[in-house]
Amino acid sequence: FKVHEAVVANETIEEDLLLKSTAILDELDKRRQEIRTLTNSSEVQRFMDTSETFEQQSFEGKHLENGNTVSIGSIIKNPDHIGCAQLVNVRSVDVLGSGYTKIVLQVVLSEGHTVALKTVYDQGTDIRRCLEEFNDPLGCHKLVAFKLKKEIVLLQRLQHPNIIKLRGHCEVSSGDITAVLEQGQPLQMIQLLQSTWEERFRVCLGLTRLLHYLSNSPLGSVALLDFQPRQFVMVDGELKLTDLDDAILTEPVCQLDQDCVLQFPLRNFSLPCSPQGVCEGMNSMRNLYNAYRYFFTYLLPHQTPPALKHLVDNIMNTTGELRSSINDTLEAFKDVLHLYRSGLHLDSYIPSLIRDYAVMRGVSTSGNMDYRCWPSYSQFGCLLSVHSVREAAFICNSHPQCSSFCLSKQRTWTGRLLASFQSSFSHLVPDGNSEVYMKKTKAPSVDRV
Ligand SMILES: Nc1ncnc2c1ncn2[C@@H]1O[C@H](COP(=O)(O)OP(=O)(O)OP(=O)(O)O)[C@@H](O)[C@H]1O
Repeated sequence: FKVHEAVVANETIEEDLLLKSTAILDELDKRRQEIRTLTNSSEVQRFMDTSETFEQQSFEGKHLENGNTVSIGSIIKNPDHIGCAQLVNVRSVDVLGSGYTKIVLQVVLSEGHTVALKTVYDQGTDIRRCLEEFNDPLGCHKLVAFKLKKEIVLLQRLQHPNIIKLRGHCEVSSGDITAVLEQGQPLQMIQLLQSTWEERFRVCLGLTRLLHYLSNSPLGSVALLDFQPRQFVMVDGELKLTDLDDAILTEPVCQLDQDCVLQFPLRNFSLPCSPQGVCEGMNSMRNLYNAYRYFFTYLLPHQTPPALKHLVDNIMNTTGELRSSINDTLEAFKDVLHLYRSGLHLDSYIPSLIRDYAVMRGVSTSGNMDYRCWPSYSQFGCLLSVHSVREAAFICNSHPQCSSFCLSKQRTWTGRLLASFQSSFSHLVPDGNSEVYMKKTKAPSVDRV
């Protein structure tokens, strides 16, 4: 308890949620206590059921809205919720990652699904520091488990395509708690830097959509105090937030404008103090500038399609100076996406380019002499996304090695076609989903005497 009080005092955790979460956890403890003291087995079962449902609903956040009053009879259990029972016979496959507070394991559930289990990291820095200070193993474990509980409550309430999905949780009487999450891949910035502009744009767009949601979430305006790439994972090319224990849910209070200064290592920004005494919009501004300095700067400008460059430059300038709100930034991103998808930015490509190529439909190439280009969707050849045959022809013309390209029906996330470019191939094979475009060779000139 001493440990709990000391650290909570130091945490910038949103007070209201914390109090309500604590009340829920106290209630759960009370119920467990009641279960332990009961002897009649049917009574025990009844309490077990109501306790489980209570837990279920508390993590759906219903108690938070109803001021902790529960009408247990009216609660419907989520059938997809993964609880302690489903975690009995799991096979741990790998450690996916760990941080100061938590460790994440990849496990296979008995029915074969793979999920990520997030739990307290006993060898982590948080526990180590707490033990050094208080030498109270149980108290320290409880304290760190509390952070994970906060994260679970937030994951229940904040649902968005760019927030990791909470599949369930399991809490045992010792206070140990495990979150069951959809599995992602830890974000590898180096790998992302090597990916195509389209993939990098997707990450920045996803992040902007997430920040737009957080600025006006069901819990208010949420700021991510610890905003770094390692707080995110990738799921099928989409960026998802996984670490929420450092989120705050209220804007800072103020008396003067000077109280509303956003401080970053290289820059400060001032906001006005509202008549209500809050630094309005500060959470959203903090998130946006962090998105700019940790993500946009590295991922967005590099290799932007030339016709979109002015729009992307504008996003970089306005976010880097915090001159536009998250709403305007999202609109700017949507404009870029629209142009990129529609191919309108390619109007300058000459239609006659295609006439340089002979088309063969219903075939693909085999025995290719591939060449590598950068950034390619495949590391073994030159696989790029194109809006149309015209763009593919333009690209092939600009690569000295290119003599043909093959278009399949495969599309990228924006709906663009995947085209593979070759310097030569040995033969054509039937393929209903593909067409091959070969550069027409110029007729050799005949010398006349
Ligand atoms: N669902 C997931 N799928 C795959 N990996 C994950 C998942 N969730 C988290 N991870 C990985 O586990 C690491 C630790 O998780 P998390 O960030 O929640 O712990 P933490 O102790 O709060 O970290 P930090 O000290 O950075 O705040 C993450 O950096 C991430 O790489």
